[in-house]
Amino acid sequence: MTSIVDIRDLRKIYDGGFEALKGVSLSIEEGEILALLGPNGAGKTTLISTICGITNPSSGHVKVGGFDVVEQYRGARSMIGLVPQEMSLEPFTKVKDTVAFSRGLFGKPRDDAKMEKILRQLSLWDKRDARIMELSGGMKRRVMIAKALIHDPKVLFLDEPTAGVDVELRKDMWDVVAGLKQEGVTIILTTHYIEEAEAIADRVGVINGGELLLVEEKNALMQRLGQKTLQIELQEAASNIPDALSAYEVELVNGGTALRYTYDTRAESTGITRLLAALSEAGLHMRDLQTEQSSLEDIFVGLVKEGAA
Ligand SMILES: Nc1ncnc2c1ncn2[C@@H]1O[C@H](COP(=O)(O)OP(=O)(O)OP(=O)(O)O)[C@@H](O)[C@H]1O
Repeated sequence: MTSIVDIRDLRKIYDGGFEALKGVSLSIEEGEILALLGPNGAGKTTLISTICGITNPSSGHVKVGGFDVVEQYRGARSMIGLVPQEMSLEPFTKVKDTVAFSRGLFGKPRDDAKMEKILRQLSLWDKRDARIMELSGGMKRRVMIAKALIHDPKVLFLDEPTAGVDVELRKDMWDVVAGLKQEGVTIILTTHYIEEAEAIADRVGVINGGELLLVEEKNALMQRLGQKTLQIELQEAASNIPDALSAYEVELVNGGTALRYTYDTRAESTGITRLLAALSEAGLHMRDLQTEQSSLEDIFVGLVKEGAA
């Protein structure tokens, strides 16, 4: 795979001295959907603004499509479509005029075929002559995306595309993003919502306190999510794991009063029935059983806490 965005040791210190990015490095592959997950103030918008050349980095480098975002700003910017957090649409303007205007900003000539393709793709073709103020919230968001895509960018940045929108609209947006990926657009989105990252991303990056704490394939993360632990409370404390249980991934915890067994919920067999039979054969008696599932939320909260420590 070819990397389309290359970020090397990026730092941003704002004028007041606040360090919003503390050396972020990341390669984004062509055609992937990367979700940047992080709490308020983590640095997500600063990262996106720096990649898009809106904010200048204090040090480090960013290249988009091979263009350096500072030294070769125009080249880099032409590769990028940006949908900012805030909606900025003129209420009295017609949909197709506002979208055409955005293309003009890049010095590109009018292209009716392109306009039709994008408006159809975003289910806005029937609304092309409607004024912005006549549109629903979801349609307005799609107009913002059309404006960001009309100059043929290779990479689309969506800064919190579903912040504050209801569940239905959120699903709508996820479908739009999936459709764009099919067209070959690389998409980087920021979100607070873990379920959003789960639903649409190929890779998930977790950012907090200006640092990228993790970047991982979503499926690998989900694999971790599939892990469940079974805690078997024993009637009497054991000093070691009996030989009969050596074939199982068990550990003795809580001063020997409990056994912890980790298993994959997606495996064909969890092994629990055999483990419990082996337990009783070994002469250990159980008092209680508990299961626990780690979620992306746990992983996320754990990482964010570690990062803050
Ligand atoms: N222009 C600025 N001057 C000084 N500090 C800033 C400026 N812009 C952002 N910050 C600070 O940098 C940190 C990161 O902000 P940023 O907007 O990048 O976070 P975020 O992850 O996008 O948060 P949110 O999800 O709330 O949008 C915050 O502490 C913020 O207060």
